[in-house]
Amino acid sequence: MTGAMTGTEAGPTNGRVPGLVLSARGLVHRYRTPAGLRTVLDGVDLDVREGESLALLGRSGAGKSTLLRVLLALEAPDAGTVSALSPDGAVDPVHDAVEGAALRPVRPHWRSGALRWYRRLVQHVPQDSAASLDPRLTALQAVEQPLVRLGLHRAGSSAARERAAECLEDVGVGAVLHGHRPRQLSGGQAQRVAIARALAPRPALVLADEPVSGLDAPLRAHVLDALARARRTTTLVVVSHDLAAVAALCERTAVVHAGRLVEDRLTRDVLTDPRHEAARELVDALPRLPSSSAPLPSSAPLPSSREDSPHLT
Ligand SMILES: Nc1ncnc2c1ncn2[C@@H]1O[C@H](COP(=O)(O)OP(=O)(O)OP(=O)(O)O)[C@@H](O)[C@H]1O
Repeated sequence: MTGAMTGTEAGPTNGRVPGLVLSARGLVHRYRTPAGLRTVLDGVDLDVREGESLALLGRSGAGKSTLLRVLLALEAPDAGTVSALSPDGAVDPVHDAVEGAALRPVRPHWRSGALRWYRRLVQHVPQDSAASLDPRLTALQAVEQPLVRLGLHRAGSSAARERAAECLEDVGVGAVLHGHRPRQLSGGQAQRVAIARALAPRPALVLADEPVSGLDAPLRAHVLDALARARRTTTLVVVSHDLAAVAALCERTAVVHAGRLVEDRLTRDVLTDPRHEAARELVDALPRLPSSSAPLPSSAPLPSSREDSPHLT
């Protein structure tokens, strides 16, 4: 597993870059609002290496989800490049935008099918995961779907069903819920179905947007365990406000502030010795409990100086 990297190291020019799974350079993204264009990503450089688990931290509205969506090619940047590891071992462009280009329609690449190789590489746990589930599909079918779409198993095969059931079990969704459609699932159940769906194809890279927010403590621990197991074979990028989850899952943390990466270091260093004001603000906002208060979930230890603090959600 690689250690912390900064976003300032040289990115791929093309061809083979050992260990690099995902690379972004100079990402700019603007939203059109009634008040005019709003810059939400303002020159983001980021490298993610194979086997890493990277947390994206930041205040609400800092641009984390937007960054994830641009990295996923769900939205096109207004400037900058995103490249990813393609099946031939080269790091190939996912986006290559030029400053000044008009705002592009959402999801152009997914629709065109040009990035089929990228869809095989990466899976997404969206922030509103319940809404991301197809209302027509049962929980089991939702998890089987990517296995079939990616050509890993035949539709209706017992192998697809078994893998889907295994992944649902892994995130604490029992057989009793397999036949339930999204409207019959609680928010937390749907969220865990979406996580199982992302992990089922054993992707090389998972980008997860607040995967444990809104889960009760036992379920949160369960899902963190599932993500920690997945991490053995999958590179993880996780957006979270849950600093204990970040400490448990991610060895590297980048702090997003006003559309920029203002800190990018080992998680333990960011959490114990935050340098940028935005990082300090997040860490200092951890509420403190008397030391006799309920302990943190065992799966989610904080650095020693923060052991008396609960997670921030
Ligand atoms: N489709 C959109 N159109 C206009 N503005 C948007 C759109 N999506 C997001 N924004 C704005 O962009 C900014 C960044 O949003 P984003 O969702 O990336 O932040 P975030 O860091 O993920 O926040 P949170 O932690 O609350 O999820 C916010 O000010 C948001 O209001």
